[in-house]
Amino acid sequence: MVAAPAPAAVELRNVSLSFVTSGAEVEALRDLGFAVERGRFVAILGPSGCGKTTLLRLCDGLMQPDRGQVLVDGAAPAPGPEIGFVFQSFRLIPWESASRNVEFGLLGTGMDAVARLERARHYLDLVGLSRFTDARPAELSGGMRQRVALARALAPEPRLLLMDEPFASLDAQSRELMQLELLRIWQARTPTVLFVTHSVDEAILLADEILLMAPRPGRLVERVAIDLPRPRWDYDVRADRRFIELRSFLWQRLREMVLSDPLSDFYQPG
Ligand SMILES: Nc1ncnc2c1ncn2[C@@H]1O[C@H](COP(=O)(O)OP(=O)(O)OP(=O)(O)O)[C@@H](O)[C@H]1O
Repeated sequence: MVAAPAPAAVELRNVSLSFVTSGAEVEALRDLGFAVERGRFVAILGPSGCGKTTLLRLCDGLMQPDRGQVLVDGAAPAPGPEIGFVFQSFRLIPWESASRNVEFGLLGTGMDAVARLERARHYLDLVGLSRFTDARPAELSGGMRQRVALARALAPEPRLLLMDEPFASLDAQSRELMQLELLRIWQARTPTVLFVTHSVDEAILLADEILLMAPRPGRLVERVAIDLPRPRWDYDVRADRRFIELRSFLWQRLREMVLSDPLSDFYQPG
């Protein structure tokens, strides 16, 4: 007997979702369909309002589609330790230490207090914060706070990591360091990652594949494979000829999308 193939890590089947606000309907997502294999790093790129955040919220089970199906490992997703979420705003508990913030992500895993502390320390160490386990968020820089948030999401060792513009509020230097750190951590454990970003460079640097989305209605317009060698931290990826080709292609596609959208600030008729 031939074993059934493993289900995709994430699969969306004809997913549509609208919001109604003040009587007006916004089609956040229309007929979205794609599958992501386990262990892949997928970036979701597209102009403001194309439904990137909504797509992530569907994948952690906090929202349901109006039509279609969302499957994570072959089943309807539910919030829990199997799915990690990292937000742009770090969402740390201000009065708790870095370690307690990470331990908080482990509640509901069945681990006892000693194991939780040990796991939290391990992940704080992994993101380079071993000397700051007792520091409160206010005592840490923006980059360090985002490291704590990353450690909190990673500590339960989720199979799926959802990241919503996690580095957007960091200064350019911290952002580049965090990107490389994320690549190292991902390559060591290879959880499946869906990573929302507005940055073409960030998407190319990190991902195996980019899902390019367009707004009004939010929809998938193209899947672009990123065929750059890994590991990407030990050479100057941005100087690679292929990186430059991909960037120019994606910029062109985004530019066309924004200039032809009558509701965008940059609309150019004709
Ligand atoms: N809770 C909500 N109520 C009403 N409309 C919403 C809600 N959430 C999202 N929308 C609308 O749905 C569309 C998609 O929103 P979403 O935040 O998913 O897009 P996005 O691509 O993540 O945008 P951005 O890049 O600006 O963060 C937008 O038009 C947005 O205004």
